Amino acid sequence: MDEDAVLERLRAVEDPELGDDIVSLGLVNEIAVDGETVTIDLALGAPYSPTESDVAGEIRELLIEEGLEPELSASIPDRDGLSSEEQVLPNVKNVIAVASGKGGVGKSTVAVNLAAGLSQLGARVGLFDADVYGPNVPRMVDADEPPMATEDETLVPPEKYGVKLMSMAFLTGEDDPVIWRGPMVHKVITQLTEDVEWGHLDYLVVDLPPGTGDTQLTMLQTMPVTGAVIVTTPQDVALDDARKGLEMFAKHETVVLGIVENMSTFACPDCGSNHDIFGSGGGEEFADSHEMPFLGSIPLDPTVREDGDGGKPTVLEDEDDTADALRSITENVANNTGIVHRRGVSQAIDRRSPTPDR
Ligand SMILES: Nc1ncnc2c1ncn2[C@@H]1O[C@H](COP(=O)(O)OP(=O)(O)OP(=O)(O)O)[C@@H](O)[C@H]1O
Repeated sequence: MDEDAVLERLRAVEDPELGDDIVSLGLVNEIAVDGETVTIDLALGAPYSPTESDVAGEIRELLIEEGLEPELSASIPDRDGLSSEEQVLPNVKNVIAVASGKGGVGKSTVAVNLAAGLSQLGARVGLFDADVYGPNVPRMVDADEPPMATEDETLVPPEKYGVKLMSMAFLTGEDDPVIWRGPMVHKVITQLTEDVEWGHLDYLVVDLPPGTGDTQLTMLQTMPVTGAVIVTTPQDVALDDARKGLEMFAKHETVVLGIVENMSTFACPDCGSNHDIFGSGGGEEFADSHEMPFLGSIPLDPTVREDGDGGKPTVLEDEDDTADALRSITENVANNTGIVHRRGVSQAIDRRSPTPDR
C-alpha cells in the first residue's frame, strides 16, 4: 500500500465531534510508508483526551487489519505562526485558564482536580497558581517543598501527584496580603511562566484570581491561553458574575472551553435525600443560553473540602460519585481543548482552498 492508498483508507475515520472524516478536515499532516511500517503525523492537539485517543485507536486498528504497522505522532502548526524562540511557553501544548466571576465558588478546587485528573489520564501537566489574592493551591495538594533555584536563576517546580507546581504562595507566603498593579502583575507572571523549568507539558492549568478586572486581563494577555474554564455555583449572583467572565474572555478573544457548576446537589449522608442548597441546574441553563459547552456539575460534598484541606485531590479517589463527576469534567475539558485545535486546523485549510479538493 502506498501513501495515497493509506490516505484513501483514512477517509473511513470520522472525527466524532466535527462531523466529517479526518482527511476532509485536513487532520492528516503527513504519511510515509516504508515496507510494512506506516508513519502518520496527525493534527491532534489534546493528548490523552478520550476523543483523540479513540481516533488514534481507530486508525491503528484499521491499519493493523491491513497487515501494516502504524506509528502515529501528533503535531499542531506553530501558534500564531511564531517560531519557538518568539513564543511564550513554546514547550507547553495547552494553557487552560480556570476562572470565576466571584470568589469562593471552588475555582482552585476545580483547577487542582483538573490538573491531577489530566495527569491521571497520562498527560504531562503543570499547575500554575496565579491567584495573587489567595494562592491556596500548595495547601490543596499538600506541597511542602518550595521550588529549587538553579545557578542560572531559573526555578525547578516541585511535583505532587505527577503535577509540576508553581504558586505565588512559594514567593510571598500564603498569608501575606499583596497589592497588585497591572505592570507588577505582568512582570511577575512573565517571570513565573518563563523562568520556571516546566519542561515539555501537554497541559498547563492556570488558577486565575477570582473576578474580571485588570489583573485577570493582564494575565490572559501575558500567557498563550488555549481556552478557559468558568466555574460558577448555581446561584443567580454567581451566574451574574460568570456572565462578566464571559465578557472578559470575549474581549480578549479567548475561547471558553465550558462552564462547570460547583456546589450543586447535596446528597445528605444522614437522611439519604438530595438537597439543592444553592439551587441546581443554573450552570447548565446558563451554558445553554450563552451557547457555551456545559462541562458538568460537582456536588456539594464534605469530602471535597476535607480533601482540599488534607492536600489530596478528590479526583484521585476510587469509586466515588464526586470523583466520577470530576473525572468526567476533566475528560470534557480535554475533549473541548482538542476541538479548539482541530477546528482551527480545518478552518485554516478551508480558507486556503475555497474549492476543497481533499
Ligand atoms: N463541591 C464542593 N463541596 C464541598 N466543598 C467545596 C466544594 N468545592 C469547593 N469547596 C470548598 O470551598 C472552599 C472554597 O473553595 P476554593 O478555594 O476552591 O474556591 P475559590 O473559588 O478558588 O476561592 P478563592 O476566592 O479563594 O479563589 C474550600 O474550602 C473548598 O474545599
